[in-house]
Amino acid sequence: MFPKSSGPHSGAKWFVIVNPVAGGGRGLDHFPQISKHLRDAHIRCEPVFTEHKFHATELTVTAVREGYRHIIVVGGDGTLHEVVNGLFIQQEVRPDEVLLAVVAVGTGNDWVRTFGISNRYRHAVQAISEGCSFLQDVGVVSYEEAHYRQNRYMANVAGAGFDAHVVRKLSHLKKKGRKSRWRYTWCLVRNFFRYKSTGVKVWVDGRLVYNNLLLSAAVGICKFNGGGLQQLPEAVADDGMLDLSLIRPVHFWHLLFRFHYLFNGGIYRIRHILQERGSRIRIESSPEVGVEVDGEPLGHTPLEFSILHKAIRIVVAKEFYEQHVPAEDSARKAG
Ligand SMILES: Nc1ncnc2c1ncn2[C@@H]1O[C@H](COP(=O)(O)OP(=O)(O)OP(=O)(O)O)[C@@H](O)[C@H]1O
Repeated sequence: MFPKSSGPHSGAKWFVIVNPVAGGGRGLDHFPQISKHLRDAHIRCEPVFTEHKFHATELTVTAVREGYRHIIVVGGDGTLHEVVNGLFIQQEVRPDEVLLAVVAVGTGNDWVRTFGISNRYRHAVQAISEGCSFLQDVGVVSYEEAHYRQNRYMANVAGAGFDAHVVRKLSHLKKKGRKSRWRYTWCLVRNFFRYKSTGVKVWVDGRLVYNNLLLSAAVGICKFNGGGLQQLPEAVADDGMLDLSLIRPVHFWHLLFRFHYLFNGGIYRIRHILQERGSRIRIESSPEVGVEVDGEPLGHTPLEFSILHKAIRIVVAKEFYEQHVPAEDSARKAG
């Protein structure tokens, strides 16, 4: 069985996948600092820099084949997404036999928020040292691209409709190297007036729950996307369920005066936003709408979501661990 505590004392060597372009170049610029924190914490590492898109997936497959069972992602949500997909592509071991940790250097860094992992490198490295691990669910998304059905694994949140439209626009800006803290918000507002809601049908566990015009949908394992928006505030990462928020067409001014609810967990206080939960979700749209998964723009509808319960093992903050892992497991860890 995988040890609950896998800190540096276990002597494991960590394969470190660094995305140099994450966070607009922070991956490269800040790696010396991160590397120093890892050295100071006596964490043995083998760092490798990604050279192109999907390289993190290839590196993960190779690392596991070479015997690594501990991987640190130095990147954003997109890099983590690629590594998680690599874990499901490799055939050496079950994905949950590899311990995954993240030092967040991305732009949004939404996945780490759910698990209390700090954006401060020293604290993120400390979490790795403390070795508190947690089994999280993973979503499987089936979507259409170039007339083919494709599958992806997701660790965080997927969005369809307006959400995916914004992510697509944002990724164009990222490619042009335009980075700013408020870029997502600005992109969101500007495109809000341009985007047209579409006719959408949504089924949850075979039950038709929505059949009307829809602005956006978010499906997730975790709570945050879009750089701190809590689109799924009640999502529980290991309950075997997908949370779903459906955003009906809403007037800009109505949303503007309730904008804080998007960040503080009160999203369902906005009456245009509906909540559902289930283990299988199907979304159809006419005309078709795009989908983003973990912040990566992919294909389009129709979409099918399913869930793999407790499918990957991740390093979480000690505070999160103490709140979410049952006492008997904590006792075993301490022992
Ligand atoms: N060497 C590389 N050159 C160009 N792109 C790369 C390279 N390595 C990885 N990528 C791509 O960089 C993209 C962005 O990575 P990532 O999402 O981790 O950072 P981010 O967008 O800044 O963070 P976040 O998703 O948290 O906002 C990913 O789509 C990944 O495929």
